[in-house]
Amino acid sequence: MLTRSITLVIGTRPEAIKLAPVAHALAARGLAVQLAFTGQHATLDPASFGLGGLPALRLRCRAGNDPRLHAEAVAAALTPALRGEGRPAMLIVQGDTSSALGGALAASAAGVPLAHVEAGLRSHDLSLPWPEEGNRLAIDALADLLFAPTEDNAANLATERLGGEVHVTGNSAIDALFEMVETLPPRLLDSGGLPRLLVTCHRRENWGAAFAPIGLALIELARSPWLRIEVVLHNNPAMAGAARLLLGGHPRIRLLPPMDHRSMISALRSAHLVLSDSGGIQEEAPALGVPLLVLRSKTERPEAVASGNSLLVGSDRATIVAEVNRLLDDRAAYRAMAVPALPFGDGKAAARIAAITEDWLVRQHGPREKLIA
Ligand SMILES: CC(=O)N[C@H]1[C@@H](OP(=O)(O)OP(=O)(O)OC[C@H]2O[C@@H](n3ccc(=O)[nH]c3=O)[C@H](O)[C@@H]2O)O[C@H](CO)[C@@H](O)[C@@H]1O
Repeated sequence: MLTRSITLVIGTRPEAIKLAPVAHALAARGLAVQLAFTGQHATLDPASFGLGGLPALRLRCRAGNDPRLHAEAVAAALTPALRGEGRPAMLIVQGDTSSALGGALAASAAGVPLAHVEAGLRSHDLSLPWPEEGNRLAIDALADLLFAPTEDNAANLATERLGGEVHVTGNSAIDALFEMVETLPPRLLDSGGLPRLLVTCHRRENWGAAFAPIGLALIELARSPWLRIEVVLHNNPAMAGAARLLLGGHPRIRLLPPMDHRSMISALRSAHLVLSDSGGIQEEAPALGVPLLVLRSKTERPEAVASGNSLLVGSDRATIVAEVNRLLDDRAAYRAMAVPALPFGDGKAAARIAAITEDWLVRQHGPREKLIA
């Protein structure tokens, strides 16, 4: 009996959040699962994402803040593990990180079939976000099996005429969100009474000096005694440093350390309004019915704008202030954005991905027994 595993590459927090349901769904089908932690987020604790019990490779790749060097380091460290005895039946990467790109390059070099979870997202601008948009294009071009969260994502892939097989599955972010919400106590209204603006900001285009207009907008909004502002700092020291420099010590703006996923979902759920440039939060906020202003001028997740749950405000100080104030003042506009919606899936993506993966492997390799550990 063959014991070839399915290896899932995990570099960052969002990959762990979104691949945990997939790993569990594959294991629930009796398939052998292995994780490959690249080390992109060095402090990532597998157990805190429910991934503690699975066999894992630890690649410990560090390449500073250069995403291309990191992708190369991941490819170099992972390729040998994909050759020889431990050769997996398939490598799965998720999203658009340099770890995902490195994984895709390693699979291609070792001749291992590649599946891409969260395929087909496009901002149609290689610089926004950089390097993620380029990573998505490169990974999708190499993938044999492409799991598109939405019909729009699948349409993007159809335009590119790629070689891999495309399936619309929903985004496993919503699976992870639903699982998390089930563990939370019932939603309570904020006891402080004041509306709370929750902020996260970490995209490369908002690093360093580029953070200034966003920070200045928060300082201007903090003049109102009727608003509480909380900024969740990112693990990346470059981003957290810029926020501390501008906002640290401000009496009306709270800077919070990075949160575990449970605390983040809890904070999101009880926020009045969210300002964020995060990809995952663009998926979660609509499902929770929390209006979101996206700190970007372009997005690969237009579905949440179309469903009326989010708006692109970019990083212009005056625009951010005007849009936050508009939603604080105009109840009808606020309510229209606060209707929960599921443009990114129904919470059953992981089960679909696991079933399609098994079917694909059986078609390639023969009977199912050969894939079971
Ligand atoms: C715009 C963009 O290119 N984003 C990509 C980026 O993630 P993305 O921009 O989503 O990365 P974030 O670091 O914001 O992670 C989002 C996830 O982390 C959670 N969270 C956030 C803050 C915190 O303190 N604690 C916490 O648990 C959020 O609830 C969400 O589930 O890599 C992901 C993984 O490949 C991709 O899916 C996204 O497309």
